[in-house]
Amino acid sequence: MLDTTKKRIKFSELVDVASLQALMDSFNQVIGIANAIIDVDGIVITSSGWQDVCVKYHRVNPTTCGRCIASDTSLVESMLNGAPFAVYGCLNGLVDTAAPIVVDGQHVANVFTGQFFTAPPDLDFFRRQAQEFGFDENGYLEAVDKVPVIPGERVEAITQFYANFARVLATNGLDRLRHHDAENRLALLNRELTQRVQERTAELLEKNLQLLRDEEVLRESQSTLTALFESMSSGAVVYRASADGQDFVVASVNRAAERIENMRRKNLVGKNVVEIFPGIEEFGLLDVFKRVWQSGEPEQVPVAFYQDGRISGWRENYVYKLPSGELVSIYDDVTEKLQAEQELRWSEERFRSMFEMSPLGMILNSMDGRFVEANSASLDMLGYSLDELNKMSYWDITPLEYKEEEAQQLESLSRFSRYGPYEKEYINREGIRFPVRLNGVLITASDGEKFIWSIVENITEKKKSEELIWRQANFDTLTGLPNRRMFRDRLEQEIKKAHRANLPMALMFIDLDKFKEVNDTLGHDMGDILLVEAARRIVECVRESDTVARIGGDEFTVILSELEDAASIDRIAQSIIGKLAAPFLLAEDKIFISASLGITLYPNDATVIDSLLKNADQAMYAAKARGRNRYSYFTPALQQAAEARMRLTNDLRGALENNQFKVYFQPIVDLGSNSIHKAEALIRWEHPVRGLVSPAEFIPLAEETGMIVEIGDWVFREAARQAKRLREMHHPDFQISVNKSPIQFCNNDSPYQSWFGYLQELGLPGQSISIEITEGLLMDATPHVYDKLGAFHDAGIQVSLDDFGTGYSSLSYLKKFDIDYLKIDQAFVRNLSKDTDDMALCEAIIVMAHKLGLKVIAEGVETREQEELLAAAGCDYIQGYLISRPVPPEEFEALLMQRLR
Ligand SMILES: Nc1nc2c(ncn2[C@@H]2O[C@H](COP(=O)(O)O[C@H]3[C@@H](O)[C@H](n4cnc5c(=O)[nH]c(N)nc54)O[C@@H]3COP(=O)(O)O)[C@@H](O)[C@H]2O)c(=O)[nH]1
Repeated sequence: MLDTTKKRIKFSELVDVASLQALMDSFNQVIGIANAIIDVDGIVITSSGWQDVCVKYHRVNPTTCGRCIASDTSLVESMLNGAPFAVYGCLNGLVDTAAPIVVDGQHVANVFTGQFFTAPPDLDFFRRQAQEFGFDENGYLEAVDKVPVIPGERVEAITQFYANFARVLATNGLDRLRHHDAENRLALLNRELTQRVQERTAELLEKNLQLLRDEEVLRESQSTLTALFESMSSGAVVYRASADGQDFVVASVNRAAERIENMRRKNLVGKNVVEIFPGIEEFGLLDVFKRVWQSGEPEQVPVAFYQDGRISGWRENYVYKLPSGELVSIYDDVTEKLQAEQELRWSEERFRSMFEMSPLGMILNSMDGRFVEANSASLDMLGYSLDELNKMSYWDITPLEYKEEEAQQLESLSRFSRYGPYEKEYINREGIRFPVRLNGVLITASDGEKFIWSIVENITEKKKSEELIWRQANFDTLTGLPNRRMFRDRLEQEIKKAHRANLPMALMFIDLDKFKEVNDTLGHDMGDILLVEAARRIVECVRESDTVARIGGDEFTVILSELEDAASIDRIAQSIIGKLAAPFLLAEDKIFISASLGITLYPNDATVIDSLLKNADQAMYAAKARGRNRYSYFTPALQQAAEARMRLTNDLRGALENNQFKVYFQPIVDLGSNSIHKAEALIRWEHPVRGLVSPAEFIPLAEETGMIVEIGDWVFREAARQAKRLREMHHPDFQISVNKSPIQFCNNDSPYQSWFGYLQELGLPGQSISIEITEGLLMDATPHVYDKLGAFHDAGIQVSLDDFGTGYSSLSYLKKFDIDYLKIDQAFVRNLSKDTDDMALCEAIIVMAHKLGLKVIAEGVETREQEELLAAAGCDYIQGYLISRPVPPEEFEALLMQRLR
């Protein structure tokens, strides 16, 4: 605490002001900062080194001078609280310090220092001050420039020094105060002594301070350098060069070098560079050292380093020469960097070749659609050069109608960073559109710009083959009409349309009558021409909106959609029948065929596809049954008949095991001897509800279901047993003919081999049985059929060609196969009379057969006249109601007995 009760002490009376001024001047010179001692009344006791900035400028202008005073006052005030010193940033931008001189408890004066900066000055601030207070700017800035910059820690040391000095002055002052009067001389001596001490102190102080400053700077820079050297991540080795600059010995190494070399410092220091780094000469590093040492110019060189005699990595060396003449090599292990660079180059190379060689187009677009990159495949595809493309936008090659879809893809791109795959079209240089399939991802460049990277597949060929496959799958290759599959699709669509429009729709089934004959007689090529022409004629009869399809060999369908006029169905049906009945010109032949057409209506007859198909089929068969070359509508009766057929088929399945079948026999009379040594076995079905069912009705069902094989086998065995009986009872050469369906021939499961065994079992020769086949079988004869017929022949079983004259009546078959009998169909016999065509035909058949060594059996002989005419024509055998209807075995036997009588 300051003592304010005592008599006020004047500081100027306690000191020798001149000596003090000299001391303060010395301080100013040594420390380089202005100082002053001002007593509490503001009287300046000493003042040293105050510079122009204050003296010529700040203290001259009233405002800046006021600021100086305010600064001083503020400093002095801060002394009042007993602080040993204070530092103050003056309002004019400089720093001041003050230390109080307190003598005998009274604050009598202050030691001021000032006019320095703790950091380089903000010249703009002083420029503004010059302008504001009208200073000569250049002079003022020059004055500012002379103001020393003292780092903060030094300011503290200096201030501490002045604070101590203030305390010395105070103590000295107190002594003076106490001995002022009594010891004037002593005081004088003392003053002299003090002066000397002070001079010496100042001298020492100056030296010390200078030493301190130098040491500190040195220590600081050394420790900074060492820290830098050690903390470097790069290896650093300092080399001392030999006098001739040819040898370099390690002087020091940093920690990174130790780590990289995997050697302790002590093992490195003192070694010659060639000892430590094998290969240094090979890679030219030693030459670099020499050059740098000579020229002083730094150089950079990559050098490989070895491990176990092999290059294990690479370093990048930067070699510098220090002012001391030493060399510094700073180096980094760049193996990974080089490897990464190499990997990058390799991956870029791979990418580039993939990019260029890829058969797929690869395109890089900016987000606004500009073309940035495009590979050869995409350039080829589009027909543009890269330069041209670079000036274009994605939208230049995109048809307008894809805009909406493109927007969706862009949305996907922004949400999921990818888009596609999706298909669209591009427009090439010629303006031609072509289909492409696109996939893309969003990529971000190193500068953050986003791009769209697209893979483009030209799918023109794919589309073509898809179209081809689709056409092949859906269209008939011969006529170009929709096939069965497409027809079903269309029918389904038309049903829906008709339902929506509430209009009827008609479905027609057309079967070409006698097409098979054309095919077989004129060949398949002609058959094909006929089918194409028939298709064309049918198409001609309908509207474009209707569908004509080919669903099988000679089967066509027509869908007449959304019919507003039901009468048009008849017109169209009639027109089709008429056009197909017109002659077809095939090569030089004029061919006549006809068509049977069945019609069903939606929704009247049925509403579902399968029912409509079944109906039209039934109607078509009805037309056929009614004599062909006509059309027939589906009726419920047809439906009933079909259902009846279905029921009969079901019943047929149990007929054999329920013993519902019987074999009847019809005699065949030898016209030469009027005797009966032959008979035809004809099956009968005694249906438990319907009674006797004609084979004409159930044999086709048995054939359709394959049951004919089992049934035929049963008939054969019955016939064989009966033949054995008749041979024993009636005539040793008795022969029974058995009808053999083509289905039996073609079926591999047919047990015909076992028949031979069965005949043997019964002790019968093959001649006891004859099989009746139709021409159709021979026409489609496969090697299998040949083999079977050959096997029958070898077994002695004879063959009759049934229904001769109704089919192809081809002589070539008769020669080709071993046929024994021709059976003239009852159709020719039925109306037989003198000089009729049928008579002529029968005569011709008989003559021809005889010429070929075949016997002739005439079927369906019902009258004596027919018998006589046939006999006169040389027919060998007759069979028919004239002799007997087919009868059960016992009746047949009775008949034979009766004839004997
Ligand atoms: N695969 C098999 N087919 C068989 C078998 N049994 C018979 N059939 C075939 O069924 C069709 C009808 O036979 P069916 O009703 O027995 O008629 C035969 C005779 O009854 C009939 N016929 C004989 N003479 C006359 C006659 O004077 N007038 C007249 N209106 N009809 C007569 O002809 C049929 C014999 O024909 P075909 O066989 O062509 O000699 C018929 O196609 C049989 O073939 C069997 O077991 N298996």
